[in-house]
Amino acid sequence: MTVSRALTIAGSDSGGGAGIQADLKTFTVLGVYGMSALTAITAQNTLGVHSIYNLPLQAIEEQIDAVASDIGVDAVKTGMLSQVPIIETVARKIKEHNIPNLVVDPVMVAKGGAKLLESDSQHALITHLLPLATVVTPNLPEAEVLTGLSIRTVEDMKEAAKKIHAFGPRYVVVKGGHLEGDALDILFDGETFEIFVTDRYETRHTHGTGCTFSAAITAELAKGRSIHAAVETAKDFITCAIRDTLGLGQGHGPTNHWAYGKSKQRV
Ligand SMILES: Nc1ncnc2c1ncn2[C@@H]1O[C@H](COP(=O)(O)OP(=O)(O)O)[C@@H](O)[C@H]1O
Ligand SMILES: Cc1ncc(COP(=O)(O)OP(=O)(O)O)c(N)n1
Repeated sequence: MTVSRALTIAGSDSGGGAGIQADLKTFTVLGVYGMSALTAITAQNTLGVHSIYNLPLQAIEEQIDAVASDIGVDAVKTGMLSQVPIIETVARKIKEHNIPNLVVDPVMVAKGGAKLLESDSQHALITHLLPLATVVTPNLPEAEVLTGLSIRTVEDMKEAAKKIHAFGPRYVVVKGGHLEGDALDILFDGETFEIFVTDRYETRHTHGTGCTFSAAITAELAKGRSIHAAVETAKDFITCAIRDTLGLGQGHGPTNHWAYGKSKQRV
């Protein structure tokens, strides 16, 4: 039996809805063996981020070395990388281990408003990580920071995708979760745009949608799927996870990571 292996390099969300926890749940439901390298520990719940503890660079390096040198990695995703030295270390390790299929989720701000990327780190993300990325998955506020554009329409999203593509990733997915109307995302390969669209579900339980979506892309790339197939499955996964809400917590609750697997069992 061949098992596909995915590594998440990200922060821990004690509430379990975003970060490493969301990524590992998503990998498991999609049948991929999940591994993690923690960059930070957050004390977090559905009401917000209460504290952040960045881990020492050596601890981050050693986690990546440990899994890459022994178990092997078919795809990797990065999430919360809050400081310049962390971004530099992670980029160096990904190159050193020659890890294929890099998904960069350029996490900047949590739904409750907490800053997960320090302001001087934005440039490091662009210069060190985006050129290595197979795909980068900004939401609208992140795409605005990366491009300096104001994004209000689908045409603006396409313009942003072009500018981000110029930083070096092979593909760009601009997520439209923050736009009004249907939930619409755009995949750009440098030449053509592809649109993935679903109904928008009215719910406050959307904590960790971005992490879950990018983790699903990572899992599918780890299996050797095309980018088109990976984004299609990720869109299906996150739509099920938002639609079949768990109703946990008093604030922005987590999505339902089981929902996609259950929907497939019914078919
Ligand atoms: N209310 C919603 N209903 C359906 N899909 C949504 C909703 N909110 C976000 N999505 C989808 O979830 C995914 C993550 O998008 P987004 O919420 O913009 O990311 P982030 O968590 O990084 O802000 C995208 O595919 C987006 O279209
Ligand atoms: C530890 C950690 N990493 C990332 C996030 C942000 O996750 P995201 O999927 O963008 O979801 P929201 O926080 O915006 O709901 C996080 N909160 N914590």
